[in-house]
Amino acid sequence: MKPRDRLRIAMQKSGRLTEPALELLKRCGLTFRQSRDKLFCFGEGEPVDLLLVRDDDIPGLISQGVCDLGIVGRNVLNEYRRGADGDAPALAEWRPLGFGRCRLSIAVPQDMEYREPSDLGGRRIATSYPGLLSEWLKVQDVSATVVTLAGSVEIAPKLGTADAICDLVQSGGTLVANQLRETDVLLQSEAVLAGPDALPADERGDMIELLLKRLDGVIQVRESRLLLLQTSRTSLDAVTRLLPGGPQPTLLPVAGQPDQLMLQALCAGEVSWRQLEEIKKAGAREMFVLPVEKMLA
Ligand SMILES: Nc1ncnc2c1ncn2[C@@H]1O[C@H](COP(=O)(O)OP(=O)(O)OP(=O)(O)O)[C@@H](O)[C@H]1O
Ligand SMILES: O=P(O)(O)OC[C@H]1O[C@H](OP(=O)(O)OP(=O)(O)O)[C@H](O)[C@@H]1O
Ligand SMILES: [Mg+2]
Repeated sequence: MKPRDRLRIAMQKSGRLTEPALELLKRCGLTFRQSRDKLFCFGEGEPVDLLLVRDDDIPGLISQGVCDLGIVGRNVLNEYRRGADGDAPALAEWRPLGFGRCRLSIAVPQDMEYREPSDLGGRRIATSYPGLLSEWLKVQDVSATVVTLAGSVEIAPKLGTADAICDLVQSGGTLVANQLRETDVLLQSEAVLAGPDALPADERGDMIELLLKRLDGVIQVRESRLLLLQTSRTSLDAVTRLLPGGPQPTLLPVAGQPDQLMLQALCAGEVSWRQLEEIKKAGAREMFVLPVEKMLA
């Protein structure tokens, strides 16, 4: 295969991960033009293109070298890794991306007696994740039958085709609607940036490194807020003690008011009204909370 001089990222064509993945890439300075078949998107500014596919196909496309990177759920990536034959190139999780959070769990009918994994012995468990489930059963030393289904797994116990299930859970609403009860979590999942084990040794490796730096900048500040406030020097200690976690604040003089200081602090998460009210009580005023868009350390 002729080496490509542009980077190619595979992502879900249409589903839960599509919008947040595009938004994240946009924040990294990557925008795309959609082709007529809507499967390939040409990168406008940077030499990075997108391939829009079913999420299940993403690990295979990276493994075959058709794409350099992929944005996919850890659940899909790890299931592929369990099933991949030893000769296929190994895949790695390069970065967790902080969206598409869910978990892969065992659930049983609400009226089934269940105390521990050994209660699943001899039972049938329906799942779309046979590799991850089999691995977990092995670790638990439980012998059960794995029934592989492509979807609508939650309905299997009601249909009588399985005794329990192993499926994705987020709010738990689907389980409740099907009279099921979550018992064990096999995997905490979120969307991840997946790629080959090692960086390619050509310019694509350099491009991936640049993209990773931008991603780190975006991910690090996504939840961050910049807090600006004014305080007297005498209240400074009390105000500083109440600041939400983050690096040391920066202090600036206020023109014409030698006893006053301007304080600037990068906070690791949301700053609530309650926290602001407490900080104000400690002597701060003129407070602003600003979102942070980019950071380059
Ligand atoms: N309820 C949920 N809440 C949050 N994230 C979820 C939820 N369900 C699944 N996910 C995550 O989002 C990923 C994509 O889910 P989606 O339902 O869009 O996939 P799909 O139906 O397999 O789509 P495709 O057509 O691409 O095969 C899942 O693999 C998982 O990582
Ligand atoms: O705990 P909850 O918040 O209810 O979410 C869990 C459900 O979400 C996903 O299905 P989805 O809604 O994507 O439908 P699908 O099974 O057709 O993909 C997953 O397969 C569960 O069924
Ligand atoms: Mg899928």
